[in-house]
Amino acid sequence: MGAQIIDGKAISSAIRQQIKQQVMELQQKTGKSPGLAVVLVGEDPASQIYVRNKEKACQEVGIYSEVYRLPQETSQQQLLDLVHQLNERQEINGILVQLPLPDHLDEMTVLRDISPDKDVDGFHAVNAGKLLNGEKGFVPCTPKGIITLIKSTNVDIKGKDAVVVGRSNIVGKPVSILLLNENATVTICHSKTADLKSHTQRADILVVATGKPNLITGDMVKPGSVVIDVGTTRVEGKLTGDVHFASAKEVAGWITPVPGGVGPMTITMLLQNTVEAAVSQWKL
Ligand SMILES: Nc1nc(=O)c2c([nH]1)NC[C@@H]1CN(c3ccc(C(=O)N[C@@H](CCC(=O)O)C(=O)O)cc3)C=[N+]21
Ligand SMILES: [Mg+2]
Repeated sequence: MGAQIIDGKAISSAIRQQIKQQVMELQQKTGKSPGLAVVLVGEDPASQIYVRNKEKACQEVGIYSEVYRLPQETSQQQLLDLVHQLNERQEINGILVQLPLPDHLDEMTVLRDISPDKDVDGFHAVNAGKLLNGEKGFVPCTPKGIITLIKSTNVDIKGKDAVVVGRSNIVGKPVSILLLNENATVTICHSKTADLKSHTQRADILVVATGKPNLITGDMVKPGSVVIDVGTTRVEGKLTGDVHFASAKEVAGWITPVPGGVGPMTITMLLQNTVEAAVSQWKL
């Protein structure tokens, strides 16, 4: 026995092919390519890998990209000045400021200064509010990718017990709202949850986004469930998820691997949001 693997890499490739096609059609129609600006402050090695992957993914599908690598000691005002410039630039449709920012910079202020129309991360308060209200806006990339992965299993989300472990603004909260919009019954667990296992054991759909390697073991998983592992922590040089894969795989019905699960989908959804941004800014 054992779970079916949800192949995030394969699903990503298929969607990226569609995006590439869409970008070609847009180029034929308008003579322009969608454009993404990525801003990275400091030298965090993991962030550097992610940013390089985003750059490569843009090239692959024909999205124009600019990457700004700013020194660790960049001031809040310098960063805001760059964001404001990018807001004004016609050829830039999407802006992403890689998180986490160095401690001396205020993330909330920076995110609020990105034009909501260019906020392809979906982190701006306006887009977060729209998600909460069920209005159209940019949906954060990782949560959007997670819903796509769950739907790829053909398990109907409606009426299911979904448990989200983690309550970050980037993953836990928005994915909970998306699952609620899909008519799941949603429980959000976190570091102060009294009896985590009692919740996860009841989950038909389990999404884990805590950054705590191997937090969820097989005994905490409901038989036949869909398990989505958002964690990517490097442990002794090896990329490790929040779910103990070997034990959980024996119990779950479907499970995402790390690497090759949620990670590639996050970048694919960023490409999708960038195309969406261009289409709406070009009033097509
Ligand atoms: N403004 C902003 N937007 C983000 O979307 C954002 C961010 N900041 N900060 C960091 C997190 C994390 N994140 C990942 C993206 C791709 C992989 C990814 O491609 N992972 C590969 C492995 C990559 C590797 O080898 O390290 C995989 O899981 O297969 C992982 C994590 C985006 N984030
Ligand atoms: Mg994201």
